[in-house]
Amino acid sequence: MEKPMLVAGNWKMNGLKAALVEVEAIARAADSAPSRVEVAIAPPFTLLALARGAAAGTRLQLGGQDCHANPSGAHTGCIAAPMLADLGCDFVIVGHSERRTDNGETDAVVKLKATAAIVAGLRAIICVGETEAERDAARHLDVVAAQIDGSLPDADPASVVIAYEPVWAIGTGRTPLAGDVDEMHNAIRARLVARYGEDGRRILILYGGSVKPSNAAELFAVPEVGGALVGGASLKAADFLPIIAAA
Ligand SMILES: O=C(CO)COP(=O)(O)O
Repeated sequence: MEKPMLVAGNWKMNGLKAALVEVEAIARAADSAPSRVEVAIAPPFTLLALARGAAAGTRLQLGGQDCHANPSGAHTGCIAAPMLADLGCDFVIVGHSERRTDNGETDAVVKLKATAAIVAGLRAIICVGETEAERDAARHLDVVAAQIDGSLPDADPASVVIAYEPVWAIGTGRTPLAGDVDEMHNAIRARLVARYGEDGRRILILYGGSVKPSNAAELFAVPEVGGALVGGASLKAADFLPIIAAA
């Protein structure tokens, strides 16, 4: 595939110091990838500084899995976007469905976080996606369009990445058909162009949800798929490297 791609791993609440050997292996793969393929991982906050060291001087990009909307303040347990930038991070994931569900994050909150990330000089990977009930009711396109409209920052679209992650595909081993991914990514693209004009055409739209070495190539072949946000299969280099290679 001769298009710009971003293959990003979301480690979620996984990974102890022993996992730094995986970071080193993924960093070597990032360096061997063609220049049009970017490789990134978001380890837990506890590993970020160590991962930054392990990946020093390589093309592996690092990011947080969330940030607060404010740049500092009395918010016990939270991490601000400038802290991630200060650590040498490149991006932050915002609006993951697990945070929307577990922490009640609304589109308005996600928009504030994405804006904070971009103001701090980070790329914002903004996650959207419908539940199984919403797809069964044929509301998936409307639901995702509303999430896109509500979550997009007014800031520079060059720092925006979208990750389409159907909630029912996350951690389940189930993925949408390539045709369904095609339909959704085209709809998201139309929304991005409506919002940002021609700049909206350059925004990468990742697919996420049960991406594996066995299905990555088919998903990446969908024209508007600009990479993947990978959960479980990003924890081990042995699984993640073939996904990078498929890009
Ligand atoms: O939520 C995801 C990435 O953010 C996807 O997780 P899985 O790849 O484990 O399904």
